[in-house]
Amino acid sequence: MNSNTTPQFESAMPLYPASFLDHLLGLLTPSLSIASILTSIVLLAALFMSYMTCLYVRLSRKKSVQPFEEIPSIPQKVHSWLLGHFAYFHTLEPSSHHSTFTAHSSPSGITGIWGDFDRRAFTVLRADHARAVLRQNSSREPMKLITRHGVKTLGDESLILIPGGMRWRKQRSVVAKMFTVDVVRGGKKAVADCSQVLVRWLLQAASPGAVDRKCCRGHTGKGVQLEAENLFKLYSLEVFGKVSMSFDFKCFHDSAQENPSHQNCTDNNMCHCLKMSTMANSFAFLQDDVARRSQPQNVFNPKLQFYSLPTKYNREYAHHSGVVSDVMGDIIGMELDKIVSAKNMTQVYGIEGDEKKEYQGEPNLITHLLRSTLENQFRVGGISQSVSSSSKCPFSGSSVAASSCPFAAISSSTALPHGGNDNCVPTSMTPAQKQECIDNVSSILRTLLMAGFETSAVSLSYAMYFLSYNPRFQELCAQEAERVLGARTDDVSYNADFDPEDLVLNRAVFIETIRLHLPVIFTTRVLEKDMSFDTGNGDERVTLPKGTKALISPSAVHRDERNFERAQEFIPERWVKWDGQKWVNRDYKQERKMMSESNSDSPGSISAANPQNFFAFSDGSRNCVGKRLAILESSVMIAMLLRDMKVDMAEKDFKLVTKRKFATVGPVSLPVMFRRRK
Ligand code: HEM
Repeated sequence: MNSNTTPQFESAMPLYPASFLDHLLGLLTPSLSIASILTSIVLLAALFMSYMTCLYVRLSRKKSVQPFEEIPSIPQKVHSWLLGHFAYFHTLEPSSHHSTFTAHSSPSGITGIWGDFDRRAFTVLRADHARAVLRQNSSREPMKLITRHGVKTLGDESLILIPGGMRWRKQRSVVAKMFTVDVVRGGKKAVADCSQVLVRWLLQAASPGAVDRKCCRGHTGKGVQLEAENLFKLYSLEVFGKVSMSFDFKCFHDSAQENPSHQNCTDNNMCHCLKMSTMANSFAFLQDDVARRSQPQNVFNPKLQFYSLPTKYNREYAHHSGVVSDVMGDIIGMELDKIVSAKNMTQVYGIEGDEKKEYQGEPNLITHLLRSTLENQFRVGGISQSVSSSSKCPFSGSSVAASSCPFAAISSSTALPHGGNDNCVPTSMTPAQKQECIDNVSSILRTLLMAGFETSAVSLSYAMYFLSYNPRFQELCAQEAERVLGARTDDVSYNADFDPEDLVLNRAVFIETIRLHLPVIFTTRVLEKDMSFDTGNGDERVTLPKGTKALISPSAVHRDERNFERAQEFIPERWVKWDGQKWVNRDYKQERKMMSESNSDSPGSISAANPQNFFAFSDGSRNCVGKRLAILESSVMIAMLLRDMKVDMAEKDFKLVTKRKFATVGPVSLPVMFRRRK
């Protein structure tokens, strides 16, 4: 694909002069100098010694820890011996996961494998086994390298990195409050507005008038060609910024004033370019950084393993980390000041009497987070103040007594204006208390961005991939979008009262996409007590002891015929059906009942999918906390896009090749072409 037409993330970072150490480390790359040959020999010797040590550790452990006798094991490759299961997995595509597991599993789909050096691990293919594991255990063990580098960027209280236990439970309860049905539904307008801006940008870029504007990459007049993942990364950042932080990442904005190469454009409205603001750019750097540093092949690269080395790369890292901390600190600090100085809580929390107002982007998720964090910060601290009443506190929802109210607790005044629902306000915080609160909230927001940014972008990219090969669904989705969002207009307006639940087919396309191609390649659980499974050999069962690791690859489970009919095919109708007027969700249980009563086959060409067998957002108490937002933003995006545009793969004979990123596996490249609908 022509790189000129591919929008890149523009870099806002300064170029640093290379240090002496950069030159020294640069010697590690092959060149003909004697110093580099000597360094390479030393490095190779060190590598060899480490390999032998690992081998020794592994072999000595193998004597004491036997693999499961009852279930077959996947033959190990050298790199997975060295680096654990992750090295084994990261090269595999979902379909080859499934075929590898099937080839080596017991008849019930259980496969034994050796985990990270010392831990035995198993995988399952049957949905009931996966469900049982996910619902009974909440302890997750991320790969050690990811934890090491993730902690650096996200903090050691980050929800995605904490293995389990009380620390996790506490964090999770704070974060879960941000993703309740009401809060996410309240973000509908912000999500639709972001999609609208993106589609407007695409329409302009794809219009014939844009042909001659060479400054704007991606304009061809016939359509706009770009890397799907880049586009949707901007979208998911924009959504997260607007929905959760009331912050504009400025991903789709008129950059004519800022970029000198745009000054020749006569019509600024035509000159919208994909560009990330400094903050977004820095965040994208940090996300890639965790992925880069935790790649198995970089384990022995000192430049990427030691943050304190004064290299150019580490200085870049420090710069971007500083940008993110500063901007987030400012945004959160401003919200906190608003809360502390608000005289009437209706302004901040959107409560009128006992009735919740429709959330309009303000107050935002930061407000929710600050509320929960302050509660934790101060209630646990046990700072008590005498307060004048014990009426309900709007910050704590309803029934928390005034004496436990965090804002009563943090006030330096003993006579708080605490006379009723709307007057429960803090009057001051010490700078240290404020900083602690800002750091906590910042860590949570970074974690959510990390967890939601790439996953959503990669999933939407895969949706474009499937839709490109299924033009019929593009048409059907566009028709549904027109019915729900309103007819197509030049300014991409939409019916403000639309209900996202009505985007039934658009949602089904997204769900079917991630059934087959999930960016999260697998999740883990450590068994919290012994668990027994049938092996599929008659009555034979296997009991896997507490502490055993389970690796659950949702895509492999989804591609198994035991869980979904015609499991390897993209068939959104397994989730929905046409009732003569509109698309409606299929009811798996009811259809099963009717089939067994009438002793007949499924009424449709494919039987209804069992939603309980769907694990894209995992299951149990440790499932994806942001799943409602992910589904909302993706189905609205697909609908808005298809209402106005058609999508195609930009390359003929495109072949999907994937690679591992931070916690996801996504396409190396997915170039798509958007064209205006006639
Ligand atoms: C299509 C998009 C997404 C997919 C496919 C996805 C999938 C997943 C999966 C499979 C897990 C692992 C759960 C487990 O171990 O059982 C997870 C965890 C998580 N996800 Fe998502 N996710 C998506 C979007 C999001 C978004 C938008 C957010 C937030 C803004 C988010 C926040 C999280 C968090 C915080 C966790 C960790 C939960 C915990 O450890 O308790 N995700 N996600």
